[in-house]
Amino acid sequence: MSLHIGAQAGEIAKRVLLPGDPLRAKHIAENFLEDAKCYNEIRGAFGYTGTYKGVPVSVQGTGMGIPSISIYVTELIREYGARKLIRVGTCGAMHENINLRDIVIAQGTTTDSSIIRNIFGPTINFAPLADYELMSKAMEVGQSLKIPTKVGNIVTVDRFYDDDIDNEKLRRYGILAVEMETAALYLLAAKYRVQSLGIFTASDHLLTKEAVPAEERQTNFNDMIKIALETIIQ
Ligand SMILES: Nc1nc2c(nc(Br)n2[C@@H]2O[C@H](CO)[C@@H](O)[C@H]2O)c(=O)[nH]1
Repeated sequence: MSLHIGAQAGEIAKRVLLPGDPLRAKHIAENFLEDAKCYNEIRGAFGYTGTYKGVPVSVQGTGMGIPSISIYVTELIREYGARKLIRVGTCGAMHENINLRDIVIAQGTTTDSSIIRNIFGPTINFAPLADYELMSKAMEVGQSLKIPTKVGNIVTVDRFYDDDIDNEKLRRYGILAVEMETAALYLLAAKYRVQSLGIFTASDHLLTKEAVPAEERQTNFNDMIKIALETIIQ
């Protein structure tokens, strides 16, 4: 077992879905995977392994924010051999082309986190990008399932409550949505040369100030899970 994940070697699949909310990990395991078994309850970060259409798939709750997802992603890759990781999350829409409940695929990430500077220093702004094969497959699956998906740049921020960020400028530069984890996933996937993708449902809107009622979030969350599972088993 690793420092934060209580699984034995071999108990986690090389294909892993990564919701932030551990209760969503439980929902995915119970509703989409066959023979799902829980391999982790440490700190409430539920993790399960089952199969989807006969293919072993794990689902691991990562918590909120870059520090938390970085711990789980690093251990999943280094200690358990994860090779395809898809973050399935929620995001805040911040562009007029994104509607509430839309599914957004992060082609690339912009971030205010220091993680890139910590690695590359002050002059190289490394660009954490989606894995092209996973991204194009997810777009294709979305089209085939007639689930509209929007693809583009998103911003990963360190603060949920931030009075200083210039969202209007980010929107003008085409940033579609805001969340708090994906830049770290893409950076670590690049570091360890594995495949990763971030796909989200827009559950609140920074322009219209709307939010999807909690009881409704599950429905289009399920559409996103279908896309992620069909993508990750390829
Ligand atoms: N910073 C930020 N994060 C958001 C927002 N909407 C959502 Br859903 N999130 C995500 O949801 C959690 C915060 O509620 C974090 O894990 C983020 O990834 C938003 O408007 N802003």
